[in-house]
Amino acid sequence: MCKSYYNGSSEEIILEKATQNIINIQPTAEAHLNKFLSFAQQYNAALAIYRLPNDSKLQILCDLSGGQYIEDFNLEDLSSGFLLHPFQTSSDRIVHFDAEILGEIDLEDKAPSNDLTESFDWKKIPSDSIQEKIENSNSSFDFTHLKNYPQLSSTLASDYIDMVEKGIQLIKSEEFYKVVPSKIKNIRSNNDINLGQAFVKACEKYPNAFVNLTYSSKTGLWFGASPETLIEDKKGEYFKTMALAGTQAKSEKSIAETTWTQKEIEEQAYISRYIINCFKKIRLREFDEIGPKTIHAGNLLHLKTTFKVHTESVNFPELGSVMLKLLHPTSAVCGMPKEPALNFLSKEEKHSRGYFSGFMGPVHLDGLSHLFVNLRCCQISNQSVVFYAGAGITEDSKAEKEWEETEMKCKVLSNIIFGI
Ligand SMILES: C=C(O[C@H]1C=CC=C(C(=O)O)[C@@H]1O)C(=O)O
Repeated sequence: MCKSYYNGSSEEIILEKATQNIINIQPTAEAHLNKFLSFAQQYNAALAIYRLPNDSKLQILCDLSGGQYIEDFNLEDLSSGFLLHPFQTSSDRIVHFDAEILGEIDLEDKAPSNDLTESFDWKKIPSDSIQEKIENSNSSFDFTHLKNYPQLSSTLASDYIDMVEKGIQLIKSEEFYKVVPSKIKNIRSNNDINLGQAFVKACEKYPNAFVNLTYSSKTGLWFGASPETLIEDKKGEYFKTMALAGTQAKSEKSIAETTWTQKEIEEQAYISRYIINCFKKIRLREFDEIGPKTIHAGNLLHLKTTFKVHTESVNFPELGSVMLKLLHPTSAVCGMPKEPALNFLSKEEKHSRGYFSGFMGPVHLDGLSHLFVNLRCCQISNQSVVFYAGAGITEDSKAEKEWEETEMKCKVLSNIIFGI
């Protein structure tokens, strides 16, 4: 059974409501988040602050041991926590944060407390001595203690355009059908970024994104607002994934009036086909396919198809774990077929992607593992912020247009951090 729907979007209304509510708690939440970040840095703890798409709650998860490197893993074997997985495990390592401290702030709370401990709804409360350390932590983060990695200069437009043109040639000679070259943009900072404020602003501006701010001495400081779910696995209920691609700037037009070119439709269809091929590999035929439909991701629009499987009815409890291994890296961030596209990227990209276009998110929390492709993200280091972005290339791509697209994607967060 394979059902297809074309859905109109009610997301906008929900999002507006969430935005109005966030404004009420801004100053308090900002201050609490900043203290947590300084605490994590000072005491070598690992910290994940995140807000799930269209949710009114900020989640905070802290591992006092600083997180663990893990090797190849099965999702079902991990303990409750937060996972950070790089694009390539050959150059960076997988890190798991254990949910030792776990709390949330409801953004709809109209009268948040100034007292840090009282303002969180704790699922795992910090001990009294840890609470005291958090309360006494500095409210501004010490960027000078962050490693200067990556000390990389921004990708030049001419180099990116050359790389895209090489990619187009290889598509024409049938090496692969699609590839997603990425670039970096390194912006100098004065180490005066208010991280808590940036996080709350991103929640406000991008209500349907997975907004995340993670810190550990193993991974560094990463900030992101991803529009893309890699897997959403609710134990005993459902498994979801999505095919997201095609990018255009949001305009005056309504979603219903938005049109897409053949190139963008094809680019997104490759990902849907990739996902269906993964289902085929495990002989799974019962899934719902919803879309493609146009969605907002901040100032950008994308095409999205959602795939949903009722894990109980197909009697496949470990589907999330199996699909995770098959899906990453999807052709939204790598290309199709996977191997030749990956070889091209390894040879042509001059930077390591680190955690960009890897995946991250909460695992086994309230029966939910929700991992997102790490897009629209940046790594913050001492006196610099490195933004990452890629663009899907097909035979009909125009190299200059793809460069412009990566510029727009970098702006998602550079706007929040630097106002540019
Ligand atoms: C690789 C990125 O986006 C992917 C997800 C949505 C749209 C994309 C595109 O239109 O190229 C990319 O496949 C990125 O944001 O860096």
